[in-house]
Amino acid sequence: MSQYFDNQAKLQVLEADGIRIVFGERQVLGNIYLRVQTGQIVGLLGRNGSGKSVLLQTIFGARAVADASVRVDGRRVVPAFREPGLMNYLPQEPLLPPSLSLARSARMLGVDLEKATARFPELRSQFGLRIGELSGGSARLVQALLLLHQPTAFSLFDEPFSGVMPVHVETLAEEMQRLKSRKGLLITDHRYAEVLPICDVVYLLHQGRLLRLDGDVREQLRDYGYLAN
Ligand SMILES: Nc1ncnc2c1ncn2[C@@H]1O[C@H](COP(=O)(O)OP(=O)(O)OP(=O)(O)O)[C@@H](O)[C@H]1O
Repeated sequence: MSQYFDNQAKLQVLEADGIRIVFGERQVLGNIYLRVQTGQIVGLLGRNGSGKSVLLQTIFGARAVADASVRVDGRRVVPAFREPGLMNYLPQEPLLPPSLSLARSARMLGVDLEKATARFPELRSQFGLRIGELSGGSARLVQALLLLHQPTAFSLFDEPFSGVMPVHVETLAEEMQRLKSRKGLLITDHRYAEVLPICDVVYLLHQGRLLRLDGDVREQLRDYGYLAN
């Protein structure tokens, strides 16, 4: 266990700010401030290309950005991935190598595979397979479940529901809600209808600015052109 995960009762606050990213002439992110605390699911929405993946990569430390500050309880943690037990990150691309077996992947991440997949009995018959032998949707689901159950204080998920069939999306969303008592989750996914009901806080990335949405979230998402009228 790590200093971050061993005391689950303690509230921990992850903050990221000063994140400014420019590609060529285009400023993708302009001085972003984002906050996630343990026990919360935070949703990050935004149009294609608005910078959601880039923001998650920067928080995790996979993308070095000058002046970016990532803090936990006020202490700077850059790059965050170096801090044992602090956070894990599911990128938009597959995380685990296709040649790795499910059992080995779970062991490597310190996760009990049976417990992590308990609500998905169909996966049981696939425990002996390699990641690359699973269907695309099942591989996505397994990777999301493994990271959700890994003992870290925070999990960053970039499109965890992508390719996952609706019945499993619903159960995965329920699992996220159940497990938020142990960690803080930052999720970006275009399946807004499934994401919004489980979020405690919703942010929208719009033209390089990060807006915290309060009140009628769907109405604001329409106003900013993320949802159709
Ligand atoms: N290495 C790079 N060089 C130049 N531009 C880049 C680079 N990486 C990302 N971008 C640009 O940054 C912008 C934000 O990309 P990002 O992948 O974060 O968007 P996103 O909000 O996750 O989009 P989507 O919803 O389509 O996944 C895009 O316009 C993308 O083309």
